[in-house]
Amino acid sequence: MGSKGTFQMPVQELAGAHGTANVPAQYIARAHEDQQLAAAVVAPAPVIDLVRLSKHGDGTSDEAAKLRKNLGHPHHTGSHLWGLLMVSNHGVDAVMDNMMAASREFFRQPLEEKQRYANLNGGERFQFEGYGNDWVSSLDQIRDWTDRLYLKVEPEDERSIALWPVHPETFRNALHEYTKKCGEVKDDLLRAMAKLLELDDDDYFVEHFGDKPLTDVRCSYYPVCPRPELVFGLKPHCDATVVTVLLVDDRVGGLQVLKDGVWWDVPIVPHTLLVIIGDQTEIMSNGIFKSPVHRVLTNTKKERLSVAVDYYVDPEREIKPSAQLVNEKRPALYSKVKVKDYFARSYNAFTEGKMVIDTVKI
Ligand SMILES: O=C(O)CCC(=O)C(=O)O
Ligand SMILES: [Fe+2]
Repeated sequence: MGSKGTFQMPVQELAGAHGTANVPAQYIARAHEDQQLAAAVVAPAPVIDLVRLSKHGDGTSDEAAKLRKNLGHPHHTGSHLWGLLMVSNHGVDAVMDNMMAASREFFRQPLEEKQRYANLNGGERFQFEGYGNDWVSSLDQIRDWTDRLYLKVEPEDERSIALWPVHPETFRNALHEYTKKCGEVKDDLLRAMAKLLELDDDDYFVEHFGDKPLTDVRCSYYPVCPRPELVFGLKPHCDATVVTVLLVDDRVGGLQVLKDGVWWDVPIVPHTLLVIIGDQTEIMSNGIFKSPVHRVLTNTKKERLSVAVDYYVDPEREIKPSAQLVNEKRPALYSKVKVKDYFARSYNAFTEGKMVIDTVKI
């Protein structure tokens, strides 16, 4: 991005330094925002066995039925669906543990070590990749109680390898192996989703990524926070991805999803991967699959980590609703958009707390 930024104290340092009842005003979510903290209920989202889904994903198996229930299908659409999946039997077990452990260790290091990978080039030019916080574009931007290590993973020849931590020593390899495995999970799921939509080609989504799809990873660290009732770990948003594959801390929750006007706690099911449907799938499926609004809460007792792998269509390509899902009864609900342009809008929308998908709705 290369925009001018200003150095912000990592939240991890703020949390350590304050250790009191106070948080800086920039982190306090607007007072009118109804955070509905007390009443959250655990989302009863079923776990899907990926091997069974891939083998018997013809629409008749139990796993396909669960997928339908979570995501919807051409004859059953609407906002009352989860838009996320918990996936087991994904074959990623060993590498997911390594990835989480390497990420945990990275954030445990002293600030000077982490700042070798800072996202403020020369101390002030902001770039997306690297360690740090979001770009602050306006004084009234509400900040999130999180620090992040953000890296491009694909195209492989565009990796900024100098920003891939050398400590812990396991980090680079863990990230490479983990994302390779996650890519297979993503493709298997997208094939099952194409089947569910009754598209002619099971590879519809997989092929849509194009020659140079973009994959990035965000390792997020959420320190303990003295005022969880006022401060978000991550404010409500939708992911601008095709799908996001999320590895959440199995020691502490915090992720919530909005459904039917209610915030639900996403349960922790150890060794599952959480897959969140992103805006690009919502657009390509002509709104049959929905990209859910989700957020992360903070807590006073335990730090939390997550590792998100974001899958995007090649930024030079355009996306639009699949012609097979557009008909008289269901006209196109989204206009065609170049992925690159969608990104630009998406970052602005996120910092303003708006939903970027609204900008392409017809
Ligand atoms: O930390 C989490 O559990 C969710 C993170 C998330 O929603 C994101 O990074 O887009
Ligand atoms: Fe997200």
